[in-house]
Formats: sequence, C-alpha cells, structure tokens
Amino acid sequence: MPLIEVHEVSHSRGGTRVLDGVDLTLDAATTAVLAGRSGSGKSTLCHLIAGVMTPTSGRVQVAGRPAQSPDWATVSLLPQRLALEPTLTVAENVLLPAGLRRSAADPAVLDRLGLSAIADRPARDTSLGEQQRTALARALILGPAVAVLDEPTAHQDDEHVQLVLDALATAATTGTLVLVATHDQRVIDIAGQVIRLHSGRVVPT
Ligand SMILES: Nc1ncnc2c1ncn2[C@@H]1O[C@H](COP(=O)(O)OP(=O)(O)OP(=O)(O)O)[C@@H](O)[C@H]1O
Repeated sequence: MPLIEVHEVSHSRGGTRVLDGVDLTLDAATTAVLAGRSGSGKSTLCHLIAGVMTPTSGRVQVAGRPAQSPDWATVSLLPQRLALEPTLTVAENVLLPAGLRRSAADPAVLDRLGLSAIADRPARDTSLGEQQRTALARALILGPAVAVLDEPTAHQDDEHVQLVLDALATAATTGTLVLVATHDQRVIDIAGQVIRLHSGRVVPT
C-alpha cells in the first residue's frame, strides 16, 4: 500500500489552476523533496497531502485512507506559517498532538532540535527560527507515517539547518516518510527522492 497516492489531482485557487493533473506515488519511509520555483504549487500540494485542503478534482490518499481524515499520527504538517499556539510554551506546543490523542510521546525531539533550554517559555517569546523548530518538533512528535514539511530550513542558520537535517534523517530511519517542500540545496542533497514541480505539473524525470 503506498504511503502517499496522488491521483490525477488538479486544484484551482482564486479561479487560477495552480496544480494540473498531478500523479505521485511514494511508498517508502525516506526523505522525499518537492522542489520547484516559487509559485510552482509546492505548498498547495503539501496542504492537499496533509488533508487541510481538498483538491478541486482527483484523489489524495495517505496510508490507504483519504487525506482529509484528520489524524496527526498518520500525516502531520509543518506549515510555512507555523500555526503555533502563542500563549502555550514551546514544550506544550510540541506535545499538543500527543495530548489531544491522549497518547504517550517521546520528548527527545525537543533536545534533538535544540529546544530544551526554552521548553518552558511561551512560544510568542521565542525567535522565528525557534518557533519554526517548535512547529517541526510538533510535526515529528508522534512519529507519523507521513510528515509534510513546508520549507523547514527557511528561518534557520547553518548550525540549526544541520539539526533540522539530522532530525529529518532520524525520522526517516524510524519509519516516517518525510516529504519536504524546499528550495534549499542542503535538503535536496540528503533526499532519497526528488520530485520537481513546474507550473503545477510534475516534471518527468
Ligand atoms: N489563495 C490563493 N488565491 C489565489 N492564488 C493563490 C492562492 N494561494 C496561492 N495561490 C497561487 O498558487 C500558486 C501556487 O502557490 P504555492 O504557494 O503552492 O507555491 P509554492 O511553490 O509553494 O511557492 P513558494 O516557494 O513561494 O512558497 C501561486 O501562483 C500562488 O500565487
């Protein structure tokens, strides 16, 4: 059973077709990169796979179920705009998916992403890079089948890019399919698979 199955997906936003007949099947726990120019449709495809948007036409399935069934342990999302709860602490934000499911979670990811020292600080009182790593830790906390990460290195310096790359590699080796939308060559260099989008279409390789 494929972990991600995107079948003949087209999607329009504001009357403009931004994805056009996308087919994509990913079936291994690896790091897969979604690359392409700004505006090529990467974030839109991320949102469809994470189930927070429904395609205009076509079908998106994750782990054999419609992507729209919200289950953070099946598919999680690091959105570009992060969507943290600003008054909750860093640790509370990271552990939120576990709390909502009443399931146990291993907080080691806080340490792995350099967040331990600020774990008890409200998210609103942290830097943008720290907030992005908090949202990344939240996406990885349940060890989901699929983690969809939109530009996870966008606000990181070189040292923290390395922490992010290590966290992605750890997630992939522990059974998560990590799908990363990025322009960052350092992420592309560690990818097991690269999918290129151009004007809303997958470029044949
Ligand atoms: N709400 C919207 N209404 C109309 N058009 C939109 C809307 N949101 C996005 N678009 C358009 O959809 C296209 C794809 O956007 P998307 O954010 O998916 O691209 P992207 O590849 O992720 O870009 P970037 O690398 O800059 O984040 C762009 O042309 C964008 O202008």
